[in-house]
Amino acid sequence: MRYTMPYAAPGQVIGLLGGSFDPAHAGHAHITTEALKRFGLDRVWWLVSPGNPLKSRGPEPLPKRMARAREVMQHPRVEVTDIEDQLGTRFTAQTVARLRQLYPQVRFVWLMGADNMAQFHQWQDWRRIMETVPIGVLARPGQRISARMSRAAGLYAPYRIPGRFGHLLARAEAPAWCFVNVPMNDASSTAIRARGGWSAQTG
Ligand SMILES: Nc1ncnc2c1ncn2[C@@H]1O[C@H](COP(=O)(O)OP(=O)(O)OP(=O)(O)O)[C@@H](O)[C@H]1O
Ligand SMILES: O=C(O)c1ccc[n+]([C@@H]2O[C@H](COP(=O)([O-])O)[C@@H](O)[C@H]2O)c1
Repeated sequence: MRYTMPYAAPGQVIGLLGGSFDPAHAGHAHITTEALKRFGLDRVWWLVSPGNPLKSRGPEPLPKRMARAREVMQHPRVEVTDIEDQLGTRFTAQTVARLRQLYPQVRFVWLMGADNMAQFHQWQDWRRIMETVPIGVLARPGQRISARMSRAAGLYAPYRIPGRFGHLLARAEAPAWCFVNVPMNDASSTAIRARGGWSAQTG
């Protein structure tokens, strides 16, 4: 396979937003621009997943999801990528480890919505992820409390950076995480799929 991995300059801080993006929507674009502002990031890479390991339902084909993601997210500091497909990784701990090998001079920050923080302790090697990269968590409607009460939040409470100091996350040593209470957008892929149309569309 020919790799088409994105370029990153030495010393840059790249936020990684992983997701099924089935389909991408305004909520994803919104948290991405908020993360750029609030966490002191240079760039964000979207990692369009070959398939979430915790979801039994297979997503729409990757090229179709990539094409929609590129329509939804157009920003000079954001790149939509199929890195996990290229690397053959499905679990985030593996993806992060490979990226750190491939880009030793770059700093990575893992980004996620509050719903994923609430379930984070179910991810493979989640503590290794916590101990390896700083994590930025963005508010999502109905999920702020569950994220703050989550197992990961409890165990790593001493390593939480208050939201008003979010700009320090990019240069913090892991473990470090920060929840930011940004203005919320209630878009969701589940709701879009339920309205119909997305699965009927060809790539
Ligand atoms: N409206 C939103 N507000 C905050 N975070 C969001 C929002 N939508 C998605 N995210 C976050 O973006 C990442 C990728 O989300 P994903 O592709 O699963 O979209 P989704 O709308 O949650 O999909 P689904 O409804 O199929 O679970 C996750 O970290 C998720 O928490
Ligand atoms: O590594 C895991 O065990 C794991 C479990 C669930 C989700 N993830 C990742 O979390 C990101 C969000 O997934 P999703 O399907 O909720 O959009 C995406 O990058 C997934 O690969 C990762």
